[in-house]
Amino acid sequence: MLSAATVMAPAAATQKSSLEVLLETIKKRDEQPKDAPPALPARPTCRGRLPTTRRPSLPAGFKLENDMATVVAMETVPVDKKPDVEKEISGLETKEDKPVKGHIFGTKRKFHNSEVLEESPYVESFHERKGTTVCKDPPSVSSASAKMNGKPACTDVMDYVRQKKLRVWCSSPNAKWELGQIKSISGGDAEILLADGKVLTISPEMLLPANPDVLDGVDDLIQMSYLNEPSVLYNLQLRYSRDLIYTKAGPVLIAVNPLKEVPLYGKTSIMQYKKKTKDDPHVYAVADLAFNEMLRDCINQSIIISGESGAGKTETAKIAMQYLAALGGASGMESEVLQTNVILEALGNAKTSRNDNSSRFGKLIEIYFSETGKMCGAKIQTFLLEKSRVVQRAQGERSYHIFYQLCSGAPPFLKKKLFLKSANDYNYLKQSNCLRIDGVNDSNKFTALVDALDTIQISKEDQMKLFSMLAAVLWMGNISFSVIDTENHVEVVSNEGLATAAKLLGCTSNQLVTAMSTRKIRAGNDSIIKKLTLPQAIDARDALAKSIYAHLFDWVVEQINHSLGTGRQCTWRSISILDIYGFECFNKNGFEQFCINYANERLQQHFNRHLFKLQQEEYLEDGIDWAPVEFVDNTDCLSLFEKKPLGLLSLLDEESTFPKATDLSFANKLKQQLSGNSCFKGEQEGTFKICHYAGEVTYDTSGFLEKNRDPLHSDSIQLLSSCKCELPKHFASVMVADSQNKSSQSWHSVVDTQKQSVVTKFKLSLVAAKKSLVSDDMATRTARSDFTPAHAQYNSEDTLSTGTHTPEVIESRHHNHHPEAKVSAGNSDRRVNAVNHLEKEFEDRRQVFEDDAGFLVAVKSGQVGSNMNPDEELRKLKDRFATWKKDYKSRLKETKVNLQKVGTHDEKSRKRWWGKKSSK
Ligand SMILES: Nc1ncnc2c1ncn2[C@@H]1O[C@H](COP(=O)(O)OP(=O)(O)OP(=O)(O)O)[C@@H](O)[C@H]1O
Repeated sequence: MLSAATVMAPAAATQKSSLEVLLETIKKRDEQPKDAPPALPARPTCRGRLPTTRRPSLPAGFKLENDMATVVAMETVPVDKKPDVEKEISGLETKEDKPVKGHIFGTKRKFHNSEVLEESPYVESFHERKGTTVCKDPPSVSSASAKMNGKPACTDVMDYVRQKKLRVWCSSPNAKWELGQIKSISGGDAEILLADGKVLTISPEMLLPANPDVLDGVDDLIQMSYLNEPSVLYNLQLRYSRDLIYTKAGPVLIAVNPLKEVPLYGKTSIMQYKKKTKDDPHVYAVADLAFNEMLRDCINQSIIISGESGAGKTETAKIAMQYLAALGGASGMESEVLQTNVILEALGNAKTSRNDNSSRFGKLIEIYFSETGKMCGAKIQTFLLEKSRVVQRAQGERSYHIFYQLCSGAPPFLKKKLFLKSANDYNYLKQSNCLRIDGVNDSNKFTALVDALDTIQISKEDQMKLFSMLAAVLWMGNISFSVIDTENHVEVVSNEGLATAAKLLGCTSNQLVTAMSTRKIRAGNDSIIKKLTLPQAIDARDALAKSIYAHLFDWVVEQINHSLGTGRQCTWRSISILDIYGFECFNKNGFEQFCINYANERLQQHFNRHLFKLQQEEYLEDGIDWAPVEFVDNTDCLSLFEKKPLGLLSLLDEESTFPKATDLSFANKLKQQLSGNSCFKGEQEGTFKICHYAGEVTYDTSGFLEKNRDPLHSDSIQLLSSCKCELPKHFASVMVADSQNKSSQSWHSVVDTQKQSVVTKFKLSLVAAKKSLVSDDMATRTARSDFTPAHAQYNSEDTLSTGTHTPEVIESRHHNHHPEAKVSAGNSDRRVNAVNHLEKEFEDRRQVFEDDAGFLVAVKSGQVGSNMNPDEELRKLKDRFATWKKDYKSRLKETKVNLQKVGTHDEKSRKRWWGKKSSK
């Protein structure tokens, strides 16, 4: 399995602006001999299709340590420069109903000519291939992937490769890519000589062109002649085998998780990147670029890290922070900023089946710099902690690290004070049969945690409050119940767990017993006490424990922000690093995976927008001649989640408000309402499937409604508010403030159904994060980040396939074998697409405004904490929308003119060249 993380870098100072590129293109065109064909593109569009399996097949012999390497995607973007207009390119629709739709933009347009074909593989033949064979026994994995539009994927580039008998990649029957040399092709069979001397007979359509070996191991994928899946994977493998874990893909840095120490970091290396004596692909280089662009252009930057769980995102984020700390050091703040990682990891990371240190929350850290480039503070925003882990998780996984660290590392005086025992004595910890992580010393980690808390200047008193709450949660898990009647009603067993939890919370055992075994129901002016059944009592106990932990986590983040905010007066600009939990697909996927994968869809959309859509728009605006590149557009999937009123989130919220609704009725509702959606499949027994950008995931709806409602009964909130200890009281007041009905400001008003649902809160926090990443100041729109044309030439589809997420086959209608038809169809498609794109932009933009307005309304009603003035911001938002509309109209007009020009030029150029040829 290969998994990876990627990072997108801002345009380097040395990169050319698109305008410069345009000028160069025109100049080159003018310099051409008059009878030469129009300029050739640097590289042909790759038509290698992706295999249908979710995981990419690796080149034969691609072995990674522990059978797992991961790639992280990183992106750094000048924040202020980014327009927040959501732009959609209306791509070439697939004819069949495909779960993932391919949209296009990208490489410079190619011209087609049989003579040139003889000379260069970089040109597609326009000859319809006669007698194309269909693979007789196509390997199951790749057969679908090797076909497009029902036709074999044999390309014109492949014609050239076959003629010249060049190196090729074959999709072998064992679903691996094998490198070989064409021996012969006759009829429907190609004979390929493999590296081990064996000869493989295969259908020609199962072949993809391989790069010449001179390109082996290039440090930027855009240098490759053929950007197809095996070539990219082979290149990454080769570099990986040399411990070169970083590779560029234009503005994106791909990081393959080494899962071992690699000699790439440390002071010496930092100095080399700082002094620019080294420029190999590296996270340091990305951070360096962000830092220097921030200083040079006075613009905030962001580094976006994505990848599946275990890809190495968190490590990558830490490495970037270390570099930034080294650049902006000597202020004293850098060590504080770095130490936040230790605290957040202790509280928010846990061992999962995929990753021993998996982040179970999303994080956006904004690092502030002074005008002289000194680090002067930071602010952390977190998203949706997986709190269910505190009380339940899969076998072999652990709860949050901090519990185990506390149990094994607390000094005797603390142990005595908190009545602490070993981890094995707590039900919440021992239930999943995993108390230790190989190679990790929890006791030492506890010492490091206390050091970090000291560095961040969290007082010893506050540290004691933190540890007391953790111990209280652990002891709560030891509270047990005994059934007292035939109706399964319970009473709390008076045991050590009950007494100790009560002591640590600052309440009496009786108060705790009442909250856990009874429920007060109001009937008019009276209230009736109802005994809870065993499952209800367990739920009440666990809900309280989860709630305390989640609020404790938020409180710690608040303390960190308070401490890191002290230097904010000298703040000038910032660099934000986004690291959210990676895409997850397990055998059983529940509400947590649903939320995590939704967040990843949003991130993917951000990535697509900045890497592909905005770039295309820039070409259009500058009148640059471009030809389409496919990429997986996840707009449909995202709208499956967010559409109102019939999106997954709305339907979940709606069903959560019905007292009699069940998880099964929710599943049935989804089936009824969404069965027409190509990204959705209703399955049996309360399950449903979503076709994510990263692959299909089946979700089990068990627990969805309860987890979305996240009920904490008012009795439990009352209990917290009556505790003597400060933190439980504080948590109760936050819960009251969180509830929609703020008017009476008391726990009585906190009726569960009035609370904002978990998914709604989550969506709002993602919108807030997007607002931090993307400036919505339209005035800065024209100054957004610039890319070199080389970026446009890289085939995004293939780059995306380097991750573990292999989308379904995407039909590519623009591959037309007839040159005239192709060029003209291409042009008309481009025009139609561009105009469609702008037209659709209006809809997207409206959605953005709606999101932003929703966010501000939530701020106004107190549901989301923010120090902004919502009325003022709403007014500004309205003004901006009006300004944008005006700007939009003129861009629409301008684009049409530009497209017209491009079309006219193509036409003239082609006629001129063909005219010369025919007159000879
Ligand atoms: N550059 C690196 N050098 C050495 N080891 C690494 C590196 N990157 C990642 N690792 C190893 O891989 C493990 C998983 O990485 P990490 O926790 O960063 O993944 P992640 O993408 O953040 O996962 P999740 O989404 O589950 O939080 C790390 O604990 C570390 O052991």
